Amino acid sequence: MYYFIINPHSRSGHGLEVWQKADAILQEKGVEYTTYFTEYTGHADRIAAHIAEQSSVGGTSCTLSVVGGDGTLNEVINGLVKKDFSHITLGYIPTGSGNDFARGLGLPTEVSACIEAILSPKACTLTDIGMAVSKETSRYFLVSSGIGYDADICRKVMVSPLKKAMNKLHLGKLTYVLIALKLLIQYRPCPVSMRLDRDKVLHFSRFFFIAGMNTKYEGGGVKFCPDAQFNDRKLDICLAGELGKCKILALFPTAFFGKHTWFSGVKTYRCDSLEIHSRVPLPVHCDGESMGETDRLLLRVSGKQIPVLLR
Ligand SMILES: Nc1ncnc2c1ncn2[C@@H]1O[C@H](COP(=O)(O)OP(=O)(O)OP(=O)(O)O)[C@@H](O)[C@H]1O
Repeated sequence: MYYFIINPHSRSGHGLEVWQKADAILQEKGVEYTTYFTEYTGHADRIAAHIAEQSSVGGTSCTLSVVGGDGTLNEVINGLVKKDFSHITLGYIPTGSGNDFARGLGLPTEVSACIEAILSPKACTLTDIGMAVSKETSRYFLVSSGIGYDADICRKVMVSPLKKAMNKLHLGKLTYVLIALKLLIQYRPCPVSMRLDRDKVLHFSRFFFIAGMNTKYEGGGVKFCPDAQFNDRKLDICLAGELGKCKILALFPTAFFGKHTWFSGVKTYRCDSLEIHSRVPLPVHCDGESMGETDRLLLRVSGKQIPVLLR
């Protein structure tokens, strides 16, 4: 059985356009499927939990495909983990402005290739599911979760009218860059301490951000962790601290190629868990979706994985 969860509003309406193409291909092929359209933030979470529960009756496996951006995918994974999802395989048609999950796994982006991967997959890969736990809440992620400057960028991009305008011009990724530059001027680095794998303790007096990554990319193609593997049951960490703003500006373009790690002040680690304590509450994101602010965050591998269809 094929299920589709569609966020028609992803990339400012691009999701609906892409779905209409996908729908036409599926009908032409005579495929039977059930569709659910998201109507509000958090709806994909509820729909995914409902599908997991409903489709588990009878014990047959099914394919749940997401038509949306990384944010929609994040909601879907958070819905699935609330139920037994062992019978579910994930298909994906990326229609967001960042699409870092598809980039990280090397998934197709062209709609007919995505449908091909869903209907006649040549391979399937298990993908790790990470977990972010703050004092107030917890959330799972597929791409990344982070605290500090990068989370502030996500938070501001989400509510920016610039995103809609840029998406219309097919320049959605530029929104992240422009907001990153604006925020850099205002950002006040602060002291944090962190504990890696309950063992190694590190202190930074001028901290910008930490990104805990399942895949190599976040922020629409920024290669924060060039060596991250999405199925190694580990979390790759990129940390920027003890850096001046001019240096951040200089290394920013190099991060698209994963060369920022050559700069002193940028550190990468691989771990099972990372606890972060900040002197002041800092913004947190999960797959680009804002998780509010916290002064204590735990990023860890959850031990859960989900199979994803490949072309
Ligand atoms: N019907 C809807 N109307 C408005 N917002 C919605 C609707 N359905 C889902 N959403 C919200 O849209 C947000 C953005 O979705 P998503 O991340 O998939 O696309 P995007 O922001 O265009 O892409 P990206 O995250 O790659 O930049 C999510 O926070 C989701 O909760």
